[in-house]
Amino acid sequence: MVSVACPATVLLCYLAWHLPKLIDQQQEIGSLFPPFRIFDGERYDFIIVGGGSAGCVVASRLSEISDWKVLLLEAGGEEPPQVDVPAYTPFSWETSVDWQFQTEPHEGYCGGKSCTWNAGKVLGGGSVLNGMIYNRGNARSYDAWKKLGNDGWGFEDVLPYFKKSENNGDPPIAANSRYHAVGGLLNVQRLPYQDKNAQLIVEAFRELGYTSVDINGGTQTGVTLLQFTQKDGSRMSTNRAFIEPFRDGRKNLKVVTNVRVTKVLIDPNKKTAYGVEYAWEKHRHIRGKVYANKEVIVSSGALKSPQVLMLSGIGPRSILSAAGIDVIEDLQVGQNLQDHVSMPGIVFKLGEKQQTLSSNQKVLRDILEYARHHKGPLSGTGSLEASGYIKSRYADQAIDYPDIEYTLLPQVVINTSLGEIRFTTPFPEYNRIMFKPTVMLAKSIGYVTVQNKDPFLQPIIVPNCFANIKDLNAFIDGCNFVAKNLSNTKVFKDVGVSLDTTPLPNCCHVEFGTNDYWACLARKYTYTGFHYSGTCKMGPDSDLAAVLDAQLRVRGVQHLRVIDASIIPTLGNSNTNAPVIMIAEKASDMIKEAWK
Ligand SMILES: Cc1cc2nc3c(=O)[nH]c(=O)nc-3n(C[C@H](O)[C@H](O)[C@H](O)COP(=O)(O)OP(=O)(O)OC[C@H]3O[C@@H](n4cnc5c(N)ncnc54)[C@H](O)[C@@H]3O)c2cc1C
Repeated sequence: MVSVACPATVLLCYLAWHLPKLIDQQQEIGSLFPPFRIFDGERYDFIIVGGGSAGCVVASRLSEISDWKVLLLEAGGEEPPQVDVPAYTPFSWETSVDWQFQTEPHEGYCGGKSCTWNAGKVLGGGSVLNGMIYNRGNARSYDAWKKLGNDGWGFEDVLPYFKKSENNGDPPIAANSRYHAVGGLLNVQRLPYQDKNAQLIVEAFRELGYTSVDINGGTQTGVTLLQFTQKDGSRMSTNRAFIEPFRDGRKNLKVVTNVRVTKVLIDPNKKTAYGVEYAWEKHRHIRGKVYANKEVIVSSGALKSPQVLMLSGIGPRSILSAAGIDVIEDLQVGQNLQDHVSMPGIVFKLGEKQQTLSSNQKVLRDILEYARHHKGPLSGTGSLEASGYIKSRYADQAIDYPDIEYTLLPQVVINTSLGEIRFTTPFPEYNRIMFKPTVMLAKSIGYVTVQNKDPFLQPIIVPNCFANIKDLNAFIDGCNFVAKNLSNTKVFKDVGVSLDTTPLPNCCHVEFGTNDYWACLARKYTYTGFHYSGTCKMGPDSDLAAVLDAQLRVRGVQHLRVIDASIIPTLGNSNTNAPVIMIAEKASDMIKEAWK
């Protein structure tokens, strides 16, 4: 099958087959050994549940105080080395470092079936699986949080925390010191290898009047060559940036992987958290309890933090009672689920000269070049490097607040005697580009809840995509911009970049390129933006749906905070890794202030 599909690129096919398997094998071996580093009954000052984008930052910052004993517990394994390679990003998806959550089927989206929602189950969490795009979002998104009554969360309040982490490696961008900084733990930089089509895409947007912008600077609407969370051609997850440099040196920081927290221990009378129950991920009967002198911090991500809270007795009374869980605090945990929604259906065919698929010899040379110097195509992400931010006609045209982001995913389609075969290759190897219009100010709200009190069952996820028709309208507009404007640019036409007008199978009953066709794609081929958030939102006392206060403390319960994407009250117009890191930086300072 492999040799039928791509005789000239056997090595690419081999990588696509081999790398995910290698990741699975490594995780399996890593999980065999019991967590010798943790013992039932131990005491710490802070226990952090989940070593993802947020949890790694919080553990790192709190352990700066040498008197504080900090424990970070992560359900997944150690970060595998393959994920360091930017080009290999897609090979970690749907492996054992991915929770592979399944949404509830709904006729309004995902073609009536479940969609897979990928999320990191590994030290570093989402920052290990993600596309590494560094995007903070618009100042208005944070000002909206403040306007809701979350004091201290306006853009001017949070900007110093973005800068605190940042080590910006591109001097022309770093020079704008109002927005950027150097010297932080997180390297943010353009990729060493520039994809030839990324520049072409920038030119196409420019032909339509969009200027090149630094999306993390003063203006967001426009086109850009993105900055990524990487250093010298190697991914920089929050594990690599915030934990690895200190893991051996700090005696007060303990990081334990392959251990799942099954419950936060809360005194029901005093309503105070005092520890957690855990189970070994591989042999679940091996369980224990560890205790926190100061606080328990839940950083399990927007799809798992609600589950951890609910299993501990914090959540909507009706749901907990139905699941047989004793209620400690009746809060709207799990509601307010938000995401950016998209679809993978607008594809451009590339002329011969624009295709980047390599021969076996070239693939081998690229591997060697990366191994020796961390340079060459494997240090890149192909067309993903470019991105456009536009205002659909439903956005406020008077202000700079784009509501559509284009993610430009490389694709490989090979024609064989058996028909078209699509497969995943390293990002910089492709012969098509998928323009994925993502609705960045989506209004539809879903929810996440527990199946029952078993901590090993996946949560129930109901995204309610396109429940608000405004999201569908913005999406259709985003599609029309690509199909009608971008596809007609001289820049694209000159080099033979043309729209693939073959309708996708489930929408071939509708005329290609019409609004009805785009709507059909949206509903049949719904695709997550991977930006799950909002499920333990912060809010003022007057907001009865708020789970946390603006200090991220769980309402009505002492010594318990949530710090991750779930605290977001309204999802802004950016990817979420940078905002989550900012949230963790700010929250760490809040904790230091509270216990000084
Ligand atoms: C495929 C993909 C691509 C993405 N691309 C981008 C991008 O290019 N740019 C961007 O900005 N954002 C991107 N994102 C989104 C971004 O990475 C996430 O929003 C971010 O990582 C979320 O951080 P978090 O700390 O809230 O949760 P996570 O990083 O998911 O961390 C939660 C951690 O808690 C652990 N955990 C869960 N339950 C338990 C438990 N009971 N006990 C112990 N541990 C537990 C999990 O295993 C996980 O490691 C992407 C996400 C994905 C999945």
